[in-house]
Amino acid sequence: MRILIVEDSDAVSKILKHLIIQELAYEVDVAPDYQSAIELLKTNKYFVVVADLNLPDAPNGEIVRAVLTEHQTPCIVLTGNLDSAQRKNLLKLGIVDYILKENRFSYQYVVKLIARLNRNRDVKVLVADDSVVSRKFVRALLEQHLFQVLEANDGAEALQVLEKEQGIQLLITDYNMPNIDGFELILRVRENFSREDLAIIGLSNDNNESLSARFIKNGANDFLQKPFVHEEFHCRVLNTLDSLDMIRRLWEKANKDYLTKAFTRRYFFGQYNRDVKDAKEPSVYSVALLDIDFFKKVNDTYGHDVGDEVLIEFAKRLNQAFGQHFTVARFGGEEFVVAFKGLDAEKSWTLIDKFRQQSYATMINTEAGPLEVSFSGGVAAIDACEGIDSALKHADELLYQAKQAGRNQVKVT
Ligand SMILES: Nc1nc2c(ncn2[C@@H]2O[C@H](COP(=O)(O)OP(=O)(O)OP(=O)(O)O)[C@@H](O)[C@H]2O)c(=O)[nH]1
Repeated sequence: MRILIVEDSDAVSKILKHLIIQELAYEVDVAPDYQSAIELLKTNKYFVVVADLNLPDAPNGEIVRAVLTEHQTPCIVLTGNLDSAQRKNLLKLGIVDYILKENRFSYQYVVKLIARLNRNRDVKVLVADDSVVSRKFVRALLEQHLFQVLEANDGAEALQVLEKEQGIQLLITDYNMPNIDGFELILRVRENFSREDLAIIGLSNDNNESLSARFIKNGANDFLQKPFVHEEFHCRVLNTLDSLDMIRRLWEKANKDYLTKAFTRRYFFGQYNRDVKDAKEPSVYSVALLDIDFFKKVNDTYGHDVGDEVLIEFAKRLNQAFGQHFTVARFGGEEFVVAFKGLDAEKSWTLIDKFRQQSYATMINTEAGPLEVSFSGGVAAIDACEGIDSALKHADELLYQAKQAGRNQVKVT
């Protein structure tokens, strides 16, 4: 990823270059004037250009027009000062944002913005509004920040898009829409998408002053009164997505094991209870308890770091084999569990034993060289009357039997 800084002040370009390299590890070119910037733009493809408005050979922001219209590259403007006409002009041209060179936080903001732009390229945003003009306006603002934008003409279409399109992170919805209005849409969306799945921003040009509170009480994260200015729109969207990222990070911390990224024991039991609650009728369910063989010897012989490498690779293999359809969790130490929702014990055993053979046949590459690693396991069905605890106890007994019988095998009843 390459960034171009167009800035005649040596001190400013040095600070920015240093921050971008240190925090983002991107490549950075610096041009001290318009002419050298144009030469660099002809030969390189830049992710973003950070440009000073006032350059020795182009004092009226000519660089911004060149970057945006001739090179179709996102442009962040850095400036000492900005009057209201200039501000309007720049926003009309479609810059990402303008930043006043006020203090060190200004430069940190530029770096944060560049990082956010990079992440935005993977973020899908759905805009639900029955007004084409308003929808296109919001789309244009979002595209300036490199989001992937989807549109829906009303609430019903928005629900269809959300069902069909995976991974939408933000819904921006108008209030007044035919059939399903903004409130109704949010209520329906929240039945299936929690706050860690999807953020919602409400929009309205209705003057009812209680609207923003009602939007938020219904499940929106934020609200914007139309007409809004570009800066407010971008700040609200960025803040909302930052909060979503934070909620997701907290969720990961609470539910994923820090070392192997497998689910935690706590998530495992929570997920099981959700599955049981959601099931329309008692369903087939089984669990496999797996334990790496002679793992203490790996630690004792090669050290704890190599032991960690083995755990990470083992969890990765389990996730690749079963993670998409079933729950894989680390129960502690070198013990893992797979919850086979919808499979009886025999079927689960077949899958796990095939995995055992394949995994044993493929050495685990570590710092100490390739290691042959086996595991033992026990598979038990969850009886609707006796529940998960009793199934895990049973699987543990079978695992013990597998260890006693020589390891590198899986037992089932
Ligand atoms: N590297 C590493 N080791 C861990 C971690 N958690 C637990 N252990 C080690 O895992 C080892 C488990 O050893 P044991 O319970 O004796 O089991 P084992 O050596 O695999 O023997 P069997 O299960 O009987 O085949 C201990 O040495 C723990 O210190 C971890 O996060 N990283």
